[in-house]
Amino acid sequence: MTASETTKSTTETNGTASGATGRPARRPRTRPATPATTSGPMGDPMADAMVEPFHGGPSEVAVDSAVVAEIEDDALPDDRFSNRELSWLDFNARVLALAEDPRQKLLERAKFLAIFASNLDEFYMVRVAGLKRRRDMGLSVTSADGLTASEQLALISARTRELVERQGRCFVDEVLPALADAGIRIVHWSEVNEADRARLGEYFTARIFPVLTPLAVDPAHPFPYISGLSLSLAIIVRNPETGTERFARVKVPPNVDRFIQVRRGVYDFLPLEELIATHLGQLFPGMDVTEHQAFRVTRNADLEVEEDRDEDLLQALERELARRRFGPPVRLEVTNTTSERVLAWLLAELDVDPADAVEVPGLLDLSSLWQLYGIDKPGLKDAPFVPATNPAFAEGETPKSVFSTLRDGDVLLHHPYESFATTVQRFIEQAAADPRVLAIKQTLYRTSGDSPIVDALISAAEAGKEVVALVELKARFDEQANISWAKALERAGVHVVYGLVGLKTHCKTALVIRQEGKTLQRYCHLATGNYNPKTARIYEDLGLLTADPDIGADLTDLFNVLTGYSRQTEYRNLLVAPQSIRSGIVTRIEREIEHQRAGRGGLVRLKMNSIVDERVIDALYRASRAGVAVDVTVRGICALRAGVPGLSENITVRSIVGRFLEHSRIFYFRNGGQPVEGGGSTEEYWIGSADMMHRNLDRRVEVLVQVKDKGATDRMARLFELLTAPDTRCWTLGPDGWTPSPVDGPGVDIQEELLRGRVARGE
Ligand SMILES: Nc1ncnc2c1ncn2[C@@H]1O[C@H](COP(=O)(O)OP(=O)(O)OP(=O)(O)O)[C@@H](O)[C@H]1O
Repeated sequence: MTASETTKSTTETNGTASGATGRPARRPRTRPATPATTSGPMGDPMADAMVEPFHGGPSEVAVDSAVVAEIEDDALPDDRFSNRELSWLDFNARVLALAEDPRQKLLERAKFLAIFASNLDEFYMVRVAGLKRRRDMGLSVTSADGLTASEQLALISARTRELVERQGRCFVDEVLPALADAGIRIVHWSEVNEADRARLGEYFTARIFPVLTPLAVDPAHPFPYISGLSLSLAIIVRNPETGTERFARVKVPPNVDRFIQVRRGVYDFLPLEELIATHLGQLFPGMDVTEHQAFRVTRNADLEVEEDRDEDLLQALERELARRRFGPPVRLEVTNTTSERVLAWLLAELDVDPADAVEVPGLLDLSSLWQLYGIDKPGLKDAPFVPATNPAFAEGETPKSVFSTLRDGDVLLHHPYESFATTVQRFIEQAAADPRVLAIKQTLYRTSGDSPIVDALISAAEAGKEVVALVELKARFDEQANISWAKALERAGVHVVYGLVGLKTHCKTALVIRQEGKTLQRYCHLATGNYNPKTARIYEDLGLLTADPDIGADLTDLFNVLTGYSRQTEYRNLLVAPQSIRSGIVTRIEREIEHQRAGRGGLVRLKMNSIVDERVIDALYRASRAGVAVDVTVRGICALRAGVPGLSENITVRSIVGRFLEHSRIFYFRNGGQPVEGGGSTEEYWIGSADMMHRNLDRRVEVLVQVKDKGATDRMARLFELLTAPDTRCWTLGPDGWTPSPVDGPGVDIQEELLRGRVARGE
């Protein structure tokens, strides 16, 4: 029976032929058995025959053309996308909810206020800046949900005001008083006693005063340049003899702690801007200071590097970074005690639209709360944890090398529950030290200069190995750091390559070539997270270590694309953007529709940071209409509308925000869920670096790898079980927006659960 015949007969037996609209009738959602238990045929009467496993290159998935034509005919409503910017603000609202949650430890609440603040800064510097540029250039392109740039900016402004107000209230009314109860106080000058005032005064004179520059603003002194995200004081001074008033500005030094400890041994802190404000008399002797207010400007910080084949990317980027300092302002933050007069002056001088001025209750720039998070009060923070070593790498009596472990089978890693240091880092370090290793090739998107991975690559190059580092200089906001350690790698003899013109190299892959007897064996690591030991302790990510020859050959080909002129687009076991990830995902979703219609229970499960791509979302809508069960777990932006009758009622969308930043990207397709000869199943599990966004699918080199090892897929199945379990605490997206799990209801914290499981297993 062909696929189209199967479809026809299923339709007939269900008695749900297409209606007058020509659309296939909707089928009730029938959940197939869960992937974790896929050891035999599903309980589906149509599915008991053993189906052929999928053969062929991963970007070529056989999907019946009649089914595809029918799917594409299935017109979808115009209002099917949510606005991506507002959806991002919803994500940040979920982060804010963690700060507002009294069940969180107190300094964790302060930390979430800091994360909320820096997330919002980034959003303004990039997304809002981009929309403003489009509006100002008169570009008429609308968003997928049909809004102009101006309309979106108005909605963003309204929602941001509401969130910033909530953030300020949470800080002022809840976190600050609770901190005070716990012995950590942010104090005003009026609360500081005489002895402490004298000491702080000396500190000011010795450490702060010399670096301050009072800048007058009058016709002879134009308004000074205010750098993005810096804190400043706007000041009005009066000449007591003439009564003339003048404006001035003093920058709060960014390289001094924001909170000054009032006295050693006591956690009383005075904000730096208040210490400066109290001593303004020293900066303007003979003048009366009549008003002072803190303010902060955010500037467009989106880099536009014009890449040209003949130009050195490193130089182009350095030039652009210098230019970024002068990007146009996109937001002005002032405290809610700022007078009309000072506000009007700032708006005029900075050329900021009044709609872009945000009044903040309490302190500006709560990202500084990271400083308080550093206070040694363990009782106010989450319990520290020691990441477990994956059992495959546990030190036995005779410790095995990573290479011999991988010859025994693949290892799936789950960070931060499992240690990065004892697995991935050890893999690269052992490769660097092993005389039989001939070459190491690795992509580096974000890492830190002091990273042991960078050190290992340097020592491998010094030991005469062929070492290639594919460095993505343009990893946003890390550009400056990337330039300096890329230069350090180059100096050590590493071949540093900056990737393909016009595409960011975002994939996270490493390839080690080792001489073993007469053959060259390849060992690979492919991951969802960066080679950054610091973030590996707080970002949730998956990684696959494997000696699979197909994957080794694929990575060899991929590095030839990245470093040379190879134009290969087909791989054995990888999907690679910009060529084949979108089509690979869409055809697999369409294949689930075929399975569903053939009575083999379609099921798609996706986990990622963001889903925006219209073609992927439309494929999911069509799958939902066909009755395929779709489970999406998305941390950030979700332009897909969930649970909309007639469109997405078979799609559930959940979001988890918490202690660890959910960062893994996992794609599961049930694909009939049948066992295949020789073990395993037709089910497909993929992991990789790509979110379902245009930037990932069209403008970056991204890699998804199919994970085939039974132990690894079982583990991912268990992860999906947890992610989709009814009692897992999460946010759920409905037609009217996001709803959290009930605060006082029972529920499982998935991160706690994984932490307990992993740590327990490592003990
Ligand atoms: N627990 C958390 N909850 C929410 N946000 C967090 C948390 N921890 C860190 N963050 C924020 O998440 C941001 C990083 O997220 P993002 O997805 O942009 O990571 P990334 O490293 O750029 O990922 P990739 O490069 O793979 O796309 C950080 O800037 C930080 O402010």
